[in-house]
Amino acid sequence: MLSLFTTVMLQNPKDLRLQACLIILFVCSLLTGLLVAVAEVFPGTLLPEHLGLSREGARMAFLAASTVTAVVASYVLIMGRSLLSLHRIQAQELSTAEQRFRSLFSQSPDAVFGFDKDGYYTSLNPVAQAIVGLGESDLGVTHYRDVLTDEAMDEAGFARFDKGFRNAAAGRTQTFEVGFVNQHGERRDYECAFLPIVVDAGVEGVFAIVKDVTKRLQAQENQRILQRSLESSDNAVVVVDIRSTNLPVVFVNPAFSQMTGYHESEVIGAPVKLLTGPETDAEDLARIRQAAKAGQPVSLTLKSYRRDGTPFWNQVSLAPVRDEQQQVTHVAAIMNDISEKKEQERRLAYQATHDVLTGLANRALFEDRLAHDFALAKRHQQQLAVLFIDLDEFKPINDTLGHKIGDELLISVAQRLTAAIRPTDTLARLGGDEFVLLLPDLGSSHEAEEVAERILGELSQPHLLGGHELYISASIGISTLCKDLERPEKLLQQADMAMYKAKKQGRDTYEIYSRDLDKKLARRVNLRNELQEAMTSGQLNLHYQPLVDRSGSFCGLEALVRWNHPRKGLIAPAEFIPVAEETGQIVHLGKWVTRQACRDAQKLVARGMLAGRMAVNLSPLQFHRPGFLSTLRSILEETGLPARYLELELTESILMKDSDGAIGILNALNDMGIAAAIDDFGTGFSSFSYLRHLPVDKIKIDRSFVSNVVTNDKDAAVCKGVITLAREMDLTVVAEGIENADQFEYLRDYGCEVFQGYHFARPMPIGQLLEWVEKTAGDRSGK
Ligand SMILES: Nc1nc2c(ncn2[C@@H]2O[C@H](COP(=O)(O)O[C@H]3[C@@H](O)[C@H](n4cnc5c(=O)[nH]c(N)nc54)O[C@@H]3COP(=O)(O)O)[C@@H](O)[C@H]2O)c(=O)[nH]1
Repeated sequence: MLSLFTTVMLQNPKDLRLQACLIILFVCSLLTGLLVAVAEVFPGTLLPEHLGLSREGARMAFLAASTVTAVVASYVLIMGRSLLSLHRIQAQELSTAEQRFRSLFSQSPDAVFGFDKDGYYTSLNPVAQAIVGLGESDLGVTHYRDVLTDEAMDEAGFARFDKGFRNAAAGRTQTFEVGFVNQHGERRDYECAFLPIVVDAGVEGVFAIVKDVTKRLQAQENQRILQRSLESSDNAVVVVDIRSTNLPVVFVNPAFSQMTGYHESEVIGAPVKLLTGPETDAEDLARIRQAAKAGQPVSLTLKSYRRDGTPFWNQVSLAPVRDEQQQVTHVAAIMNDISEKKEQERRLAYQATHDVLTGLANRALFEDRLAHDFALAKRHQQQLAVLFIDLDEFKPINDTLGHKIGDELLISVAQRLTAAIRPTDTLARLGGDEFVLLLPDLGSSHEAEEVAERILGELSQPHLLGGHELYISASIGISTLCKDLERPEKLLQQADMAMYKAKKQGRDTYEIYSRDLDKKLARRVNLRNELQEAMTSGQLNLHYQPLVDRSGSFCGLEALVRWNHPRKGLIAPAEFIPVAEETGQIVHLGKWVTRQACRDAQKLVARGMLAGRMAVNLSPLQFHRPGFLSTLRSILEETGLPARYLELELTESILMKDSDGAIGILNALNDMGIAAAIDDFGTGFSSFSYLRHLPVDKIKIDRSFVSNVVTNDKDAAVCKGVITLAREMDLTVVAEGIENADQFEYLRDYGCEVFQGYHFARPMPIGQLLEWVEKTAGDRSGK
């Protein structure tokens, strides 16, 4: 019992009530024990009478006292034992709590600093030690001021720390963020919570829980930068959550609102499909869905819709956004309204495929459609036709009434042609007054003829333009698909050939392509290649035809080119000159003729044998070519022929084209001393009025009038008229194609001054010419 008392007393030194209780009990039990002992050892000494009790009462009292003592002793014993075990439990709990607290302190991922009220470190957990580099030895001796030096923390940071500490020490919890350069020299950001350490209602120190928030702040900073960038971006950005089936929008930037008209509050949470509409390509949407599913980026242009329902071309780049488990959770889309660019592209594409004046397809588009319809017709064994439509006499209208009326006429023609065809047909303008029509899926080739007739009928109706009532016609060439035709462009060539035939047949008609035409074309193509070789291998030479005056004396020469083909023999210029003109070879050929003619003329001059001038024929392409005059100058210089011996023969068509430009060139020729003559006069659209503006010296009456002058009154009238006109205008008039004496005398009687024709001499090589000149000069002088 004593030992129990001692243990309880020692283990609860501070529990005064327990101790007092125990002492009273101890004393009571001692007294009881003493009484029992006295009564036993000295029987009779302690008599009940002494206590005023009867013997039975005393026995009862004794028994009661003994019982009470025993009960109390048992109780005390039990209580003591309980208290002892309670004490053990409490001690155990205290130890556990302290360990828990220790764990919290030492295992905390955040730094925990303990300070006394003055700011000296009292405890540091491992994280705290790692930050400031302090240890056990610093506790109680190192102040936070020693650690938070100017190098480690800026002034504002320190002020926040210091204030926070003082407030916490005054019992107020504080939180703030501060930057600090740790013991490794790294500047980190920390979030500090200062908590007063309150013991028995008094603050005895401060705990600081310090969390490294560098990464979080960095992430916040990045987020802020990103947010700002997105806000200030010109590109619309929209982010969609793809985890929800209705694909809600979770973010849009201001550019998105500007582009689509949707306010942020209207779209956040709304399904992204609100940007689509009836013309949004379903395939594009499927591509987007597929890419999002596969976590692939995708870029495409799709038709999207603004809030007001207007569509726009949206060039959109979509990128998947993944979470930390690499699962695609969102899709970020950068949108660009490229409607303007698309419109520009459309305009350019339109311009590249259409004729600006009439709005019809151009050659490129026609060829494209031709290739397409050709392949279809071949596959399905359908009939197909191409119509080549060339307006008759369009050029004179353009030249005389001006380009504005000419353009209006072309537009009117385009409208009439469009009205005469089916929507599935393709009508194109190739340029100038040339139109082509593609008729796919025909029942028979006769249908193409019906269309041609309808077109001729439509075009023949008067066109009322700018106060003029214009009547025009067209020549149409038709080609149709045949089995062995392999290339679609062949159809166009064939229709072109047939059109030429229609022209030759008197215009205002149509002609169907036949193989016979093809042969002619092949011959032309051949001729063209051979002519190229002829020019370089000396197959060309010049013949000269003399001109005579009224007395029959030699008074000039005309140079005429001849082609002596090694296999085909002599090829007439009427055959190859048009080919050379078509291909542009005439420029090279004309230069050669002029140079050779000047060279031979100079030989004649040197021998005193050239009477009058050497005339050289010019083609329109040569005359209007830049550098024409300088080429002439260099030929004269090279050959040494004085300019006064050279004459150029031009046709009326040369002078009609760009008459102002032609007059300028003629004046320049005049200044150089070179004469000009109008060849084939009367065959073109001779307007006598233009003649007075032309600085020409000579006109040559065309052979077609001369040949019948004796027998045909009308031809005679033309010849007379031209001779009179020439005389009035002080021009020399030449009658060409004189084949007999009657013609010569007839025209001489009308007053013609110069003559040319087989009657006097045929064109001949230079050697023969020299003989001819000598001979005629001898004949005249009577030798
Ligand atoms: N641009 C160039 N054109 C040229 C050149 N050389 C000739 N030509 C032109 O070719 C056409 C045909 O010429 P050609 O076959 O030489 O015929 C000329 C004469 O031979 C022919 N002529 C002359 N007199 C008579 C005759 O009495 N009867 C008859 N049936 N024919 C005759 O006339 C042609 C000359 O005509 P022209 O030039 O109009 O004076 C012809 O258009 C040539 O111009 C060349 O180098 N460049």
